[in-house]
Amino acid sequence: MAKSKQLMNQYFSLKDIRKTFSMLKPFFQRHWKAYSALLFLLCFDILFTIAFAWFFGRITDAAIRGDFEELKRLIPIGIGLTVLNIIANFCDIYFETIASNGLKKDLKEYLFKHILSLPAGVASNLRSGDLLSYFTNDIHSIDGVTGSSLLNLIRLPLTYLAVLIYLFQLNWVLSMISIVIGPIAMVAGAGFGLLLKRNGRKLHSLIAQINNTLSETFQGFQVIRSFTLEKKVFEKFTRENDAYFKLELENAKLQGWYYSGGYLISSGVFLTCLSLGAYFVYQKEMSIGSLLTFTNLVGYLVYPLTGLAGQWAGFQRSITAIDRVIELVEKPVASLDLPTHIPVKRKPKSIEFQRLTFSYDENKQIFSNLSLQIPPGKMIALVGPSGAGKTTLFHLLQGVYQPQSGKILIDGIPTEEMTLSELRSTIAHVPQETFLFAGSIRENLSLAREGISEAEMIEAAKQACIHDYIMSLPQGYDSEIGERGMKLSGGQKQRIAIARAILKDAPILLLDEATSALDSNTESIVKQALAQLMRGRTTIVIAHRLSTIQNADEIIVLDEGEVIQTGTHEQLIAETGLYRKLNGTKPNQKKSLYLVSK
Ligand SMILES: Nc1ncnc2c1ncn2[C@@H]1O[C@H](COP(=O)(O)OP(=O)(O)OP(=O)(O)O)[C@@H](O)[C@H]1O
Repeated sequence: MAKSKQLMNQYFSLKDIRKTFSMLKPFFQRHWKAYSALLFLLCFDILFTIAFAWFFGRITDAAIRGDFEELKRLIPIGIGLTVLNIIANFCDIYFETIASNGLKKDLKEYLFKHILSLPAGVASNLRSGDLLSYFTNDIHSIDGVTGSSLLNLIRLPLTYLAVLIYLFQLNWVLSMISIVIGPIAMVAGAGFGLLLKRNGRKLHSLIAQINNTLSETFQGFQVIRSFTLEKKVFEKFTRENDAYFKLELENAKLQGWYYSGGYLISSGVFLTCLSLGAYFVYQKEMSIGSLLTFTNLVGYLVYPLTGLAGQWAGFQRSITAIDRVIELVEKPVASLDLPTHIPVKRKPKSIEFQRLTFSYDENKQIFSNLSLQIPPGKMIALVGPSGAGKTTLFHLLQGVYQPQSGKILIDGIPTEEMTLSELRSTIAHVPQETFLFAGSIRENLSLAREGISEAEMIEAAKQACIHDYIMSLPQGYDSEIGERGMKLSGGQKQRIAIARAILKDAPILLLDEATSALDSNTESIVKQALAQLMRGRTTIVIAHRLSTIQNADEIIVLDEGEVIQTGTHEQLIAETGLYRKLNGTKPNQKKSLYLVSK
């Protein structure tokens, strides 16, 4: 009993349906005109079905009687009906595209905006393959609740009722036969619908899994090659692909059985009605025209019953797809206003961290009561062992994560009183790993802010010591740099990122110094570019190179989320403490090694 209730819930869950429609309500409302037109066309379609069957019977009887006057009257009606039907079919396709595809387009935009607005803590738990699946699979599978399946769920019962009433007037005995078959068709259809829904769920999650494998493989090509993982990755993909194929095959078999069963039932009803009808015609209880009208329409009595279950299955499959979308949309976002760059005056600003407490999750406290003051226009080097919290401090300053308590003030203004656009426009960040978008150098540099002139771009590239290299390329600034800038060397990518930061022209600069071994020539060019970038700005550098640290106005040594030392290089190297240990030097030792903070 409990099992059958559970089964019933799986097939008909009002909660799921309500959840789906309340989520889609604003999208339906936006396209209400197209949906109203579709409802009107749906009613026309039902009337047309009956009118054409009536015309069919009348013209046959008139031909048998040799009633040419009647024929002359009927032919224009037939032509009119056909023309109307052609127009209605065209409008149906047109409005269904507007309604269903328009809704999907809006939903994709909404979802994309939602993903862009997700807090970093939530976004970091999502996999790119899963995210791609929302757009490439899930949203495309929602037709059942927005398009043809939804309309058919309304169309089929209405057609059934209209045809039933009309046929009862023609011959009630024949109509009764078609009604008796109803429950059998419904039960069979419902069973298949349930199985199709179950497979639908598995198919959606398998597609997401395959997308994850593909996206990870394509992003990690280099690691796969260097660790010779090709065979392993290929086997994993083959396994998933095989499972997907098997499920599709299972689905096809189910659908095959389902349609064959439907065909068997409707053929049985059709043949029975035809044979009995022929007998009634022989008995002169029915005209040939009426029999033709009847056989023409009887399919509409059986098909809605078998078809309804099929449409219901499609509807259910779409609900499973939208279920995944709802799961994502239900993840809260602070605001759906997307930050954008706004002009900020380049005046050096002070930064203050006030009693900051932060943890990513309940497992580990990163900062507790951290306080730090950074004066305007100074260059501060942040050093400390791996995991000390240096990058986390950058995240907090940029508002990527919110502290559990405490404040961050920029020029005395708490960051929570600033909009994200204001805050992020105040800060330029050059991360350790440069990310460049596929496209030209010009496109990548133009991302820094709106309205960058050619002269500004060239000046920034010159300051970043990359202009000469760009000009040596045949296409100059229009040269394509490949996906993630793969056609450029590490040092070239870094200098483009520095030029981009120069163009952003923000008063605060966050720099995560690259540890990758640049050759000494490139390193000195990059250093020169960085010196240009830091001029007239408040700079915090997560520093790894001794030369950077030595040039800093102040060094802050961070360990396990606490500031344990501050001072200049000379002061700190003279103290016993973590800084000297990290440096691996004695106070009187002349030649220092790189700071081993990684
Ligand atoms: N998204 C995250 N979720 C959970 N924990 C995180 C996350 N990012 C970092 N951590 C943890 O926070 C701590 C501080 O990390 P952070 O990246 O700030 O250190 P770091 O000083 O920059 O280290 P490194 O020099 O190695 O880059 C680490 O223990 C790390 O495991």
